[in-house]
Amino acid sequence: MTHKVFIDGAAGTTGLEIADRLAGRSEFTLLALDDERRKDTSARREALNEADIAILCLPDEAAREAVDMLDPAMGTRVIDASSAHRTTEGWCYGFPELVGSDRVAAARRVSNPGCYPTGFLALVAPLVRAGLLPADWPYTVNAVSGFSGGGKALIERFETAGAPAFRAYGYDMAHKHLPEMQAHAELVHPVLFAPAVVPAYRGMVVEVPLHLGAMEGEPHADSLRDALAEFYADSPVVTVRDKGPVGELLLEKDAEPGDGLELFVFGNEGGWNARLVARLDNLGKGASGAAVQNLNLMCGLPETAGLKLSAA
Ligand SMILES: NC(=O)C1=CN([C@@H]2O[C@H](COP(=O)(O)OP(=O)(O)OC[C@H]3O[C@@H](n4cnc5c(N)ncnc54)[C@H](OP(=O)(O)O)[C@@H]3O)[C@@H](O)[C@H]2O)C=CC1
Ligand SMILES: CC(=O)N[C@@H](CCC(=O)OP(=O)(O)O)C(=O)O
Repeated sequence: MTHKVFIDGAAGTTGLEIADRLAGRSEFTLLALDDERRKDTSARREALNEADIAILCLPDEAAREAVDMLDPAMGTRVIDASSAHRTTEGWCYGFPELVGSDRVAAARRVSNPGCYPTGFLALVAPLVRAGLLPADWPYTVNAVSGFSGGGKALIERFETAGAPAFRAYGYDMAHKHLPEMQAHAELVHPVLFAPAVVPAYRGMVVEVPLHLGAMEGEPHADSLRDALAEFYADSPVVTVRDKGPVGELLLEKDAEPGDGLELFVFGNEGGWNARLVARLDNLGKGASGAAVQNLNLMCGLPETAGLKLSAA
């Protein structure tokens, strides 16, 4: 049996990378709209309702419109890569490592996590859940992303002469990723989020600095790392790196796509401070890789089929 998949927004950055991961997979038949019809409402409506699974790779507003176009009688299941439904009742948050693969597999509406929240939640959610970090701590998230994280518009800006060497943003403290970070880590307060963009096409480093010594019980970096290692022990996608001397973490300017997620926990000698760090491809586990992982689960296929995972 093949599953009919329609990627709405297939010409965009995320859509193209999903199609690339599905190329050559006989389990799927891709429904495609040509360039003239890809934004045509009636053509999209038809494709959305013909599909077994629709993957929305659209701006938020267009993603909401696409969901409204679905005829419940047709039974199309949805994976939404946008941030439109990440804290919406009735939607499954498509982070199988955190919510459980079985829940994603059974869901009709799956909202793919945002790229920055993927790094943040992978680090913090299991530790808060285990009671090792407090839910009422005022968490800070510092992050840098490759410019493909901003879609076609930011890619054009960074690939044009005069592109910046560094771009910090989010100064309105109202970044659209704040609600999902707070909700899915089950935090009392919104996080303080400081994102930036560097002139690399893909890749991101998401860091949560922690004053462990100021926390009740003074958790130690080693126990946080051990807890994460145990939590992700069976994951084919998430790797918790061992304690060891790491002088620097790099993003390559022209990195190959990758769907894995690496986690690091650094701590100082006295145990007062720690830096929790996630490194991932914003277009991999941060978007298209996650969408394909969820698609596999929803279709009862091996979770990592088609994913770009290098040996850890
Ligand atoms: N890039 C990333 O790293 C990540 C992106 N996402 C999310 O995924 C979604 C897609 O992002 P991304 O691929 O980066 O964005 P892009 O801007 O690269 O692509 C969006 C695509 O949607 C198309 N589009 C816009 N409006 C409509 C419409 N009404 N009907 C049909 N197609 C439409 C655009 O058309 P046109 O080509 O004409 O502009 C474009 O091809 C966004 O919600 C984004 O926030 C999530 C995680 C990471
Ligand atoms: C570099 C850059 O601009 N990144 C995007 C987030 C990319 C992403 O995760 O997309 P969603 O918004 O769908 O979650 C931003 O900060 O808005």
